[in-house]
Amino acid sequence: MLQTFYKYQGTGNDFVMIDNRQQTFDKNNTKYISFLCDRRFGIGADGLILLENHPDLDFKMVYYNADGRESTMCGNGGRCLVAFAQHLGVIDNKAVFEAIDGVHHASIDSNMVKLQMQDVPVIEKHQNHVFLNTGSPHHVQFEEAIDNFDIKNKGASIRYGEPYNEAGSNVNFVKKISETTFRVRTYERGVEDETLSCGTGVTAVALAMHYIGETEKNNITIHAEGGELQVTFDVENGLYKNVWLVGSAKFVFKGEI
Ligand SMILES: N[C@@H](CCC[C@H](N)C(=O)O)C(=O)O
Repeated sequence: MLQTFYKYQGTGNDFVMIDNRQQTFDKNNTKYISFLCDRRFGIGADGLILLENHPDLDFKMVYYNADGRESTMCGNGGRCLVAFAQHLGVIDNKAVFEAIDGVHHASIDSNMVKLQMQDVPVIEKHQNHVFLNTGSPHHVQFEEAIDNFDIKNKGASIRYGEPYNEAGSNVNFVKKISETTFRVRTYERGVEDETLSCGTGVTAVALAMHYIGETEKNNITIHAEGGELQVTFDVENGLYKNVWLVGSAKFVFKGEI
């Protein structure tokens, strides 16, 4: 039987979206999910997302990396799923949904989606990097030569190295442009390559830059390879809360496979 799918992208982080409200999708078929995400033999995407019914909220998000394995929160994927939910008529212009890291609030206005991320209570400052979890784990470090940098190989050596090992971390390389603006390139765990943008990653960078005193602002613009995102937040006694990720989320095409 053919599988209907929708392709969305949020600042170049691209996803296969499947309406699984009828629970017909085989969630344990890792090989099939990685095939759908394969850019040569399948549809091609950084991840696959199921939209499912939720007993109390607007919908539930189930996220898989391109390797076919279910993973932790995907910020850009969450923003794209809000656009998909609106397209399906599941929501109007506001959403409350459950993802693996908890409940998220969101709103959509044309192609712009605002997604509330979880509060971040702990940020670790190490000698050459910062580590924090914004729904997914993120290693953040400065790289001045960001344009001429081997993100794939350097990212992989950090992702598979100590202390992350097999469980891994996403890895973000950052260059400061100004007090309010940073450039970021991200190596994503589960894609095992650079992606054009990572929502939990740019969120991590904004909070990390504030935490280590690189900015005093709480409204940060991040230039990712695939476009621009905004991150806003409040800080109270070391707790980063009211964290919002804002950027475009667009339908690309629909098909059957
Ligand atoms: N692209 C994502 C992050 C997806 C999860 C990540 N690859 C992981 O497994 O930790 C985003 O936009 O946040």
